[in-house]
Amino acid sequence: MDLAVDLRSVTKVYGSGAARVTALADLSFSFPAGSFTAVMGPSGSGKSTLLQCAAGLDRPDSGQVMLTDVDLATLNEDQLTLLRRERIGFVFQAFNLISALTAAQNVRLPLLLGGRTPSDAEVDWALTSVGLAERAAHRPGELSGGQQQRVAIARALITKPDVLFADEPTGALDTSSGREVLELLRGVVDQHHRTVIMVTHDPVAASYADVVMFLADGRVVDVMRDPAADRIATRMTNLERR
Ligand SMILES: Nc1ncnc2c1ncn2[C@@H]1O[C@H](COP(=O)(O)OP(=O)(O)OP(=O)(O)O)[C@@H](O)[C@H]1O
Repeated sequence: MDLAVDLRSVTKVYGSGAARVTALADLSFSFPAGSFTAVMGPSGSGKSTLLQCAAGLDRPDSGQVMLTDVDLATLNEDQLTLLRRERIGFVFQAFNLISALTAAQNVRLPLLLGGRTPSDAEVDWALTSVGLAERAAHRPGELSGGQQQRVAIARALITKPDVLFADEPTGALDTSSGREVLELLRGVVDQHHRTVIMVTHDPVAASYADVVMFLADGRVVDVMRDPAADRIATRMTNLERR
Protein backbone atom coordinates (compact mmCIF):
# COMPACT_ATOMS: atom_id res chain seq x y z
CA MET A 1 0.00 0.00 0.00
CA ASP A 2 1.41 3.40 -1.01
CA LEU A 3 1.42 5.92 1.82
CA ALA A 4 0.87 9.64 1.23
CA VAL A 5 1.91 10.58 4.76
CA ASP A 6 3.44 8.34 7.40
CA LEU A 7 3.88 9.63 10.95
CA ARG A 8 6.31 7.48 12.90
CA SER A 9 6.53 7.95 16.68
CA VAL A 10 6.05 11.69 16.35
CA THR A 11 6.41 13.73 19.56
CA LYS A 12 5.94 17.47 19.76
CA VAL A 13 6.38 19.37 23.00
CA TYR A 14 5.64 23.04 23.55
CA GLY A 15 7.07 25.15 26.36
CA SER A 16 9.15 23.97 29.29
CA GLY A 17 8.97 23.53 33.03
CA ALA A 18 5.48 24.01 34.44
CA ALA A 19 4.27 25.27 31.03
CA ARG A 20 5.42 22.11 29.24
CA VAL A 21 2.68 20.59 27.03
CA THR A 22 3.05 17.40 25.06
CA ALA A 23 0.92 18.16 22.00
CA LEU A 24 1.78 14.91 20.18
CA ALA A 25 2.92 11.92 22.25
CA ASP A 26 4.80 9.23 20.29
CA LEU A 27 2.07 9.26 17.67
CA SER A 28 2.18 6.87 14.72
CA PHE A 29 -0.33 6.86 11.90
CA SER A 30 -0.30 6.00 8.19
CA PHE A 31 -2.39 7.90 5.67
CA PRO A 32 -2.73 5.74 2.53
CA ALA A 33 -2.44 7.45 -0.86
CA GLY A 34 -5.88 8.11 -2.31
CA SER A 35 -7.68 8.12 1.03
CA PHE A 36 -9.77 10.69 2.90
CA THR A 37 -9.07 10.89 6.63
CA ALA A 38 -10.84 13.07 9.18
CA VAL A 39 -8.94 14.06 12.32
CA MET A 40 -11.14 14.61 15.36
CA GLY A 41 -10.65 15.08 19.07
CA PRO A 42 -11.44 17.41 21.94
CA SER A 43 -10.00 20.93 22.04
CA GLY A 44 -6.28 20.77 22.78
CA SER A 45 -5.96 17.12 21.73
CA GLY A 46 -3.29 17.93 19.12
CA LYS A 47 -5.22 18.13 15.84
CA SER A 48 -3.65 21.38 14.60
CA THR A 49 -0.21 20.27 15.74
CA LEU A 50 -0.62 17.04 13.80
CA LEU A 51 -1.60 18.96 10.67
CA GLN A 52 1.32 21.39 11.08
CA CYS A 53 3.86 18.59 11.51
CA ALA A 54 2.40 16.42 8.73
CA ALA A 55 2.44 19.39 6.34
CA GLY A 56 6.01 20.40 7.16
CA LEU A 57 4.92 23.71 8.69
CA ASP A 58 6.38 22.70 12.04
CA ARG A 59 9.04 20.17 12.99
CA PRO A 60 8.48 17.43 15.57
CA ASP A 61 10.88 17.07 18.51
CA SER A 62 11.33 13.41 17.73
CA GLY A 63 10.02 10.82 15.34
CA GLN A 64 9.73 10.88 11.57
CA VAL A 65 7.33 12.49 9.13
CA MET A 66 7.40 10.87 5.70
CA LEU A 67 5.64 12.52 2.75
CA THR A 68 5.52 9.61 0.28
CA ASP A 69 9.22 8.70 0.11
CA VAL A 70 10.64 11.93 1.57
CA ASP A 71 11.70 12.19 5.21
CA LEU A 72 10.88 15.83 6.02
CA ALA A 73 13.68 16.00 8.61
CA THR A 74 16.24 15.69 5.80
CA LEU A 75 15.04 18.93 4.16
CA ASN A 76 16.24 22.43 4.99
CA GLU A 77 13.76 25.33 5.20
CA ASP A 78 14.06 26.24 1.50
CA GLN A 79 13.56 22.65 0.43
CA LEU A 80 10.56 22.34 2.77
CA THR A 81 9.01 25.49 1.29
CA LEU A 82 9.46 24.08 -2.19
CA LEU A 83 7.98 20.74 -1.20
CA ARG A 84 4.96 22.42 0.38
CA ARG A 85 4.44 24.54 -2.71
CA GLU A 86 4.67 21.65 -5.16
CA ARG A 87 3.27 18.68 -3.31
CA ILE A 88 0.90 19.95 -0.64
CA GLY A 89 -2.37 21.88 -0.88
CA PHE A 90 -4.05 23.76 1.97
CA VAL A 91 -7.65 24.72 2.57
CA PHE A 92 -8.46 26.81 5.65
CA GLN A 93 -11.62 27.68 7.55
CA ALA A 94 -11.25 31.35 6.57
CA PHE A 95 -10.64 30.59 2.83
CA ASN A 96 -7.53 32.87 2.80
CA LEU A 97 -8.12 34.17 -0.71
CA ILE A 98 -6.60 37.49 -1.79
CA SER A 99 -9.50 39.92 -1.97
CA ALA A 100 -8.04 42.19 -4.66
CA LEU A 101 -7.55 39.30 -7.07
CA THR A 102 -10.19 37.53 -9.17
CA ALA A 103 -10.97 33.84 -8.67
CA ALA A 104 -8.77 32.97 -11.67
CA GLN A 105 -5.88 35.12 -10.37
CA ASN A 106 -6.12 33.49 -6.93
CA VAL A 107 -6.03 30.06 -8.54
CA ARG A 108 -2.98 31.01 -10.67
CA LEU A 109 -1.01 32.17 -7.65
CA PRO A 110 0.58 28.91 -6.44
CA LEU A 111 2.06 28.23 -9.88
CA LEU A 112 3.25 31.84 -10.27
CA LEU A 113 4.92 31.64 -6.86
CA GLY A 114 6.64 28.50 -8.11
CA GLY A 115 8.04 30.48 -11.02
CA ARG A 116 5.73 29.07 -13.67
CA THR A 117 3.13 30.90 -15.74
CA PRO A 118 -0.04 28.83 -15.68
CA SER A 119 -1.86 28.33 -18.97
CA ASP A 120 -5.48 29.45 -19.25
CA ALA A 121 -6.38 25.78 -19.72
CA GLU A 122 -4.87 24.86 -16.32
CA VAL A 123 -6.80 27.61 -14.54
CA ASP A 124 -9.96 26.65 -16.39
CA TRP A 125 -9.42 22.98 -15.45
CA ALA A 126 -9.07 23.87 -11.75
CA LEU A 127 -12.11 26.16 -11.68
CA THR A 128 -14.17 23.70 -13.73
CA SER A 129 -13.34 20.91 -11.29
CA VAL A 130 -15.01 22.93 -8.52
CA GLY A 131 -17.91 24.00 -10.78
CA LEU A 132 -16.93 27.68 -10.92
CA ALA A 133 -15.56 28.23 -14.43
CA GLU A 134 -18.17 30.93 -15.05
CA ARG A 135 -17.03 32.86 -11.96
CA ALA A 136 -13.38 33.19 -13.05
CA ALA A 137 -13.53 36.98 -13.23
CA HIS A 138 -15.25 37.48 -9.87
CA ARG A 139 -13.42 38.73 -6.80
CA PRO A 140 -13.90 36.93 -3.45
CA GLY A 141 -16.22 39.72 -2.21
CA GLU A 142 -18.55 38.93 -5.11
CA LEU A 143 -18.77 35.23 -4.22
CA SER A 144 -20.65 33.39 -1.45
CA GLY A 145 -18.69 31.73 1.35
CA GLY A 146 -19.21 28.31 -0.22
CA GLN A 147 -18.02 29.59 -3.60
CA GLN A 148 -14.95 31.19 -1.99
CA GLN A 149 -14.06 27.89 -0.37
CA ARG A 150 -14.48 26.15 -3.74
CA VAL A 151 -12.04 28.69 -5.27
CA ALA A 152 -9.65 27.86 -2.41
CA ILE A 153 -9.96 24.17 -3.32
CA ALA A 154 -9.28 24.99 -6.99
CA ARG A 155 -6.20 26.95 -5.88
CA ALA A 156 -5.04 23.94 -3.88
CA LEU A 157 -5.67 21.53 -6.77
CA ILE A 158 -3.85 23.44 -9.53
CA THR A 159 -0.45 22.15 -8.43
CA LYS A 160 -1.86 18.56 -8.41
CA PRO A 161 -0.64 18.04 -4.85
CA ASP A 162 0.00 14.63 -3.30
CA VAL A 163 -1.88 15.67 -0.18
CA LEU A 164 -4.55 18.26 0.49
CA PHE A 165 -4.76 19.38 4.12
CA ALA A 166 -8.03 20.97 5.20
CA ASP A 167 -8.39 22.68 8.58
CA GLU A 168 -12.09 23.04 9.48
CA PRO A 169 -12.96 23.71 5.81
CA THR A 170 -16.69 23.92 6.54
CA GLY A 171 -16.38 25.79 9.85
CA ALA A 172 -17.50 29.12 8.39
CA LEU A 173 -20.19 27.76 6.06
CA ASP A 174 -23.90 27.07 6.30
CA THR A 175 -25.05 23.46 6.07
CA SER A 176 -25.74 23.31 2.35
CA SER A 177 -22.53 25.13 1.25
CA GLY A 178 -20.63 22.95 3.70
CA ARG A 179 -22.08 19.85 2.08
CA GLU A 180 -21.01 21.04 -1.39
CA VAL A 181 -17.46 21.58 -0.13
CA LEU A 182 -17.39 18.11 1.48
CA GLU A 183 -18.66 16.53 -1.73
CA LEU A 184 -15.87 18.30 -3.60
CA LEU A 185 -13.27 17.03 -1.13
CA ARG A 186 -14.72 13.53 -1.59
CA GLY A 187 -14.30 14.05 -5.36
CA VAL A 188 -10.69 15.18 -4.85
CA VAL A 189 -10.09 11.64 -3.57
CA ASP A 190 -12.46 9.63 -5.78
CA GLN A 191 -12.02 11.46 -9.09
CA HIS A 192 -8.62 13.16 -8.77
CA HIS A 193 -7.04 10.30 -6.78
CA ARG A 194 -5.45 12.66 -4.27
CA THR A 195 -5.16 12.25 -0.51
CA VAL A 196 -7.19 14.44 1.83
CA ILE A 197 -6.50 14.95 5.54
CA MET A 198 -9.14 17.11 7.21
CA VAL A 199 -9.43 18.42 10.77
CA THR A 200 -13.04 18.92 11.81
CA HIS A 201 -15.25 19.20 14.87
CA ASP A 202 -18.33 18.24 12.88
CA PRO A 203 -19.40 14.56 12.87
CA VAL A 204 -21.35 15.05 9.62
CA ALA A 205 -18.24 16.48 7.92
CA ALA A 206 -16.13 13.61 9.26
CA SER A 207 -18.64 11.07 7.89
CA TYR A 208 -17.51 12.00 4.35
CA ALA A 209 -14.08 10.52 5.11
CA ASP A 210 -12.99 6.89 4.68
CA VAL A 211 -11.46 6.85 8.13
CA VAL A 212 -11.79 8.98 11.25
CA MET A 213 -8.82 9.16 13.61
CA PHE A 214 -9.67 10.28 17.13
CA LEU A 215 -7.03 12.08 19.15
CA ALA A 216 -6.90 12.69 22.88
CA ASP A 217 -3.90 14.12 24.73
CA GLY A 218 -1.72 13.86 21.63
CA ARG A 219 -2.40 10.17 21.06
CA VAL A 220 -4.55 8.20 18.62
CA VAL A 221 -7.23 6.69 20.83
CA ASP A 222 -9.52 5.26 18.16
CA VAL A 223 -9.83 4.72 14.43
CA MET A 224 -13.23 4.38 12.76
CA ARG A 225 -13.61 3.05 9.21
CA ASP A 226 -16.70 3.68 7.06
CA PRO A 227 -17.81 6.21 9.65
CA ALA A 228 -21.39 7.33 10.15
CA ALA A 229 -22.24 10.68 11.72
CA ASP A 230 -24.20 9.25 14.65
CA ARG A 231 -21.44 6.83 15.65
CA ILE A 232 -18.84 9.60 15.33
CA ALA A 233 -20.93 11.94 17.51
CA THR A 234 -21.27 9.26 20.21
CA ARG A 235 -17.53 8.58 20.16
CA MET A 236 -16.74 12.31 20.43
CA THR A 237 -19.14 12.78 23.34
CA ASN A 238 -17.42 9.95 25.20
CA LEU A 239 -13.98 11.45 24.51
CA GLU A 240 -15.02 14.90 25.69
CA ARG A 241 -16.36 13.43 28.94
CA ARG A 242 -13.04 11.75 29.76
N1 LIG B 1 2.60 27.42 20.07
C1 LIG B 1 2.22 26.78 21.18
N2 LIG B 1 2.80 27.05 22.38
C2 LIG B 1 2.45 26.39 23.51
N3 LIG B 1 1.50 25.44 23.54
C3 LIG B 1 0.88 25.13 22.39
C4 LIG B 1 1.19 25.79 21.16
N4 LIG B 1 0.40 25.27 20.18
C5 LIG B 1 -0.37 24.35 20.79
N5 LIG B 1 -0.09 24.26 22.11
C6 LIG B 1 -0.72 23.32 23.06
O1 LIG B 1 -0.61 22.01 22.54
C7 LIG B 1 -1.82 21.28 22.76
C8 LIG B 1 -2.39 20.82 21.43
O2 LIG B 1 -2.82 21.97 20.71
P1 LIG B 1 -3.52 21.89 19.28
O3 LIG B 1 -3.73 23.29 18.84
O4 LIG B 1 -2.76 21.00 18.40
O5 LIG B 1 -4.93 21.22 19.66
P2 LIG B 1 -6.26 21.11 18.79
O6 LIG B 1 -6.74 19.72 18.98
O7 LIG B 1 -6.01 21.57 17.41
O8 LIG B 1 -7.23 22.11 19.56
P3 LIG B 1 -8.49 22.98 19.03
O9 LIG B 1 -9.56 22.01 18.64
O10 LIG B 1 -8.88 23.76 20.25
O11 LIG B 1 -8.01 23.83 17.90
C9 LIG B 1 -2.74 22.20 23.53
O12 LIG B 1 -2.63 21.89 24.91
C10 LIG B 1 -2.20 23.58 23.23
O13 LIG B 1 -2.45 24.47 24.30
